[in-house]
Amino acid sequence: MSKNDEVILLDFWASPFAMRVKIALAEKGIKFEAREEDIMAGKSELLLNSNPLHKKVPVLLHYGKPICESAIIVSYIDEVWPFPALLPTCYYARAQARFWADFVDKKVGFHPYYSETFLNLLPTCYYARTQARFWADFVDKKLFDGGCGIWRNNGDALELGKKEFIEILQVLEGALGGDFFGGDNFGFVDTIAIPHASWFYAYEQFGGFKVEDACPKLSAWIERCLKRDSVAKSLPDPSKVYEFLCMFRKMNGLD
Ligand SMILES: N[C@@H](CCC(=O)N[C@@H](CS)C(=O)NCC(=O)O)C(=O)O
Repeated sequence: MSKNDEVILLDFWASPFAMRVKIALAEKGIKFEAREEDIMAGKSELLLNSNPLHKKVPVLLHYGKPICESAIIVSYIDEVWPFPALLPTCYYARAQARFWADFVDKKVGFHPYYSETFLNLLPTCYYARTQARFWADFVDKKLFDGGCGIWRNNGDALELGKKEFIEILQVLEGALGGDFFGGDNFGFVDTIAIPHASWFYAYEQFGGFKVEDACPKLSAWIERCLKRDSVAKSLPDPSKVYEFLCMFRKMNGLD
């Protein structure tokens, strides 16, 4: 890899958003340099210049250009390094359909009806892609903030936060398409959602509940994801996240 196409990730070890990028790069087998940022006490000039609007990690630098926002970065990675695909694609099925359309044209003779039919019926996964993006967006909008409702609260507010968080998890569980969100294969929604699971242990400790009891299917999905190399090496030890959040709670006078 030349200096030019170096892949650099501005990272923070406990950030579930940065974990998404690490998983996506690992799924594609792309080597990268992770640069740890001190997001609380001193962000680097590189981070501030690369993400001047939000000033947040993750930022991916590729060809020296910054890409911000984790879901956008994961989509970028999926486009630049298409194999294995994270978003559903039907390129093989489309190639097969074109082969048989060509066969009809050559053997049966050109017939507008056939050609038109094949063109219109070419399998596309555009719908499946929208569904994957819909659920990734749901995770983005609900899961992190839902967790904050637990670890940033005490008393009644914490109880309410726990109830709302479990409801979010149950909705998500209902969207599981099979072993993974995309069906049989680990894909885009899995990449976006699984990093948040590294914070679940902390939520369980603060909230006094078990994700497994409330959402056994989701819990089994977490276990399946953790068996993947890309996930196992990108997620931190949940007890470290717990300690980190305990420190945060103390700093904010919650404990
Ligand atoms: N929507 C952003 C969220 C990124 C984010 O919240 N990053 C946090 C770390 S988990 C951060 O950099 N916080 C620093 C700050 O808020 O100043 C994404 O998906 O990339």
